[in-house]
Amino acid sequence: MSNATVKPESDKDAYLRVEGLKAYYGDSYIVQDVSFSINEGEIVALLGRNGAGKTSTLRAIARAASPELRSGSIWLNGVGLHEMQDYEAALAGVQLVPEDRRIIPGLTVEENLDIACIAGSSGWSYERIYELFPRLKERRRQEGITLSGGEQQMLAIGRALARDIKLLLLDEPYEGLAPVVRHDIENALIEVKNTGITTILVEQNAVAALRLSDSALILDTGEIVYSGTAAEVLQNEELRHEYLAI
Ligand SMILES: Nc1ncnc2c1ncn2[C@@H]1O[C@H](COP(=O)(O)OP(=O)(O)OP(=O)(O)O)[C@@H](O)[C@H]1O
Repeated sequence: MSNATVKPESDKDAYLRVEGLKAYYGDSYIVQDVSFSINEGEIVALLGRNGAGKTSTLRAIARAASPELRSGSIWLNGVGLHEMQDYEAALAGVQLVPEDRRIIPGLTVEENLDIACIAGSSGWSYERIYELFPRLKERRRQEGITLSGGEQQMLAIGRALARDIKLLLLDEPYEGLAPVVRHDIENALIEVKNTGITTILVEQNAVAALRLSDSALILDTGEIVYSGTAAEVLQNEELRHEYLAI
């Protein structure tokens, strides 16, 4: 975790290179000329106050229809995501785990995983996902929406891993979780990182996110105001106070 990992936008060798992203909800200019680049296999914390534009930035990278990306480019290992739609970005390896987790009602844990594989995508086997999250294995015949919040988060991450994934976009995975459950998720994310998958982690619990991350980006009113190592943010009281209220 010691290398400086958020690179200047000009770094053509970066694994993910985001350049000049401008995204709108109608006339509202929300993602304001966002540029950054990150290395393969890193966890990057994307932080900022409520309403700073973190979710919108993740959604723009995942190529959600809203907010509308009006300019900028997104390169994942040399593949341009900016001209794709969400399903094409998913096929290219981008998986967004949204804040509300989107567990499908009426389906068991395993059927929720089946849904991820409908497109024939060859990601992690169920066995491997269950090794990462043994609690999902115990509950694989249980309806997904009856799981606890932490278990639902595990299922949402497991479902992303069941696809052929290169870039994991996590929106507030620790929300509402007790520390002990959060630790289970953190340990799983370290294992995921060790397989070479790149992760962008949006989290209100900035300290927890920074402890897990190699590097950090801070957004303020839709603009990147800081990029550097996670350790630097943890040590910089002024920065934490001004932008993260911690
Ligand atoms: N669908 C939408 N239509 C219009 N404005 C939106 C929409 N979604 C978000 N916004 C606005 O865009 C801005 C950024 O929101 P976003 O959810 O990206 O911020 P955030 O940093 O993720 O916030 P939080 O930490 O509260 O989740 C906010 O001002 C928000 O009100």
